[in-house]
Amino acid sequence: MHHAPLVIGGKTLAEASDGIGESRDPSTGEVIGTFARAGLTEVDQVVAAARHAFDNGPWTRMRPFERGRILRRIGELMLERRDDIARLESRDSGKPLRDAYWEVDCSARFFEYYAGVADKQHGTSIPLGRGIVDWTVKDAIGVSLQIIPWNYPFQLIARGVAPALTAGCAVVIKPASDTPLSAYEFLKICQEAGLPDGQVNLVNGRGSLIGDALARHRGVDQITFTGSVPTGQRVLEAAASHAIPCNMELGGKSPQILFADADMEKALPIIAGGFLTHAGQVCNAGTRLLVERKAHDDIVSRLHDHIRKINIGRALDDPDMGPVINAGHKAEVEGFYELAESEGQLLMGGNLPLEAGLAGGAFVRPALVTGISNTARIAREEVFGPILSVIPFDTAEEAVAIANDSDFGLVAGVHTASIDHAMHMAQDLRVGQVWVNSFGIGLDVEFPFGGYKLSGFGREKGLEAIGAYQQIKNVCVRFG
Ligand SMILES: NC(=O)C1=CN([C@@H]2O[C@H](COP(=O)(O)OP(=O)(O)OC[C@H]3O[C@@H](n4cnc5c(N)ncnc54)[C@H](O)[C@@H]3O)[C@@H](O)[C@H]2O)C=CC1
Ligand SMILES: CCCC(=O)O
Repeated sequence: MHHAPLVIGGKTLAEASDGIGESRDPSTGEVIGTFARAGLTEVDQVVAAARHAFDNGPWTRMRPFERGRILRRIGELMLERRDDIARLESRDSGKPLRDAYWEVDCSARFFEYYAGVADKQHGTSIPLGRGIVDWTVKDAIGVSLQIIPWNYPFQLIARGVAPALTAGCAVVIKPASDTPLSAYEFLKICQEAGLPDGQVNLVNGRGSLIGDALARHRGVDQITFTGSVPTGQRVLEAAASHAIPCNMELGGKSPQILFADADMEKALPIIAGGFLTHAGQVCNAGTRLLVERKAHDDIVSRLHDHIRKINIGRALDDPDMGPVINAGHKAEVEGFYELAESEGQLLMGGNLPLEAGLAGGAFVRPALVTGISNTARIAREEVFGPILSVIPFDTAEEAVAIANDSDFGLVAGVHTASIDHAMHMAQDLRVGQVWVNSFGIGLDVEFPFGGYKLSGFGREKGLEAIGAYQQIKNVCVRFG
């Protein structure tokens, strides 16, 4: 049985003031680990530890290339522990084992990438005429609070912490209570790689208690949040109470736009992967399929055949699709099936595992919804489950209008053989990222990621992410 303690200022604390929490395997409902649940006492302690590390510790004073070496070592250690971390993450989050391996590999890439960026954070020199020299310096912003969701806990810690450390910040990590275990593996790796005590700290605990208190804490200088829109809005209110900047990565209802000229054989697995990966529990899941009317029946029939064959099962057995995160979320997804049936036609797929030992698992079936328009609730609300809403269109202009008619604007996919369609879509879609003849996530940590509208603001990944963790200081010197 795993136990995730708190890590505050380099000290490991097996117990905490809000008791001990339990973590369950979504595939079986079994308790697989426990965690020390921090309360308000530890909120003050953890922020003080991060503040102390930032204000007095060696990290901000170290030469950037030395920081880069430690960051690189963190990435190497992740790859050395790949098997253990992937198995733990697969079990704790319910994602198929191969996706958990991808998660670890991607996390290591974040550290490799930002290790190379650490010593290239130059300011600029601004010409103001003779007798004046003016330049900018990129200062670390201070203590960064990273509030982490349950869908990709290890990877999203790496995604935020790597650029924060690169910039010179100290960090407090607050994972989600459904997936508290892998964060401690991350902390152990940081310690072993030589990261100074207090530079990264870990507190598991209730979001509404310690998440809120941390976000309001005057010792926190910046927040990176990934999760739902309502919780993100609460975090923004807390941040506003002391006027600190936030990176917000919220939900989506991302369109995949299929033109009749697309190569259907190639498009099919991409469209399916876009809404089935991690049982649809991905912020950028492609859960609205906008399809040119003449290709509608063909693609629906192909997709239905595809989802009928989906092998659903225990995450560690590496099925096509594992469970959703917990019984409560399973009930929510099933509520969306009822909604879909009342709004259109529901086509289900996949066989639920019924054998002994899996009965307690939070399994749901993949589904297609047809016969709806973009005004249907099922086409507008984020399900965070494997349901694809299929909506026909007649012209490229109509496809853009439907795609953009959403509260969200995270990503979009376009499937077409026409360069004109592809470029038109890339230009006019109001989303943070457009994929053409592809969709989804790879090991690509190099490009920026983030949303328009209710999908949030700020950018994760790539060179763009570092700016969230820096302040620009201008120095102006008059001489002579
Ligand atoms: N955009 C994304 O990647 C994600 C979206 N979601 C969406 O959110 C829905 C609900 O999932 P939840 O786990 O309840 O997500 P959530 O958005 O409530 O939780 C995300 C994180 O925020 C923390 N938190 C909760 N209340 C807080 C508060 N008042 N102040 C500060 N931190 C707080 C949680 O403990 C967790 O660490 C899902 O069904 C899905 O639709 C969930 C996870 C990830
Ligand atoms: C890998 C993308 C994770 C998310 O933000 O849902």
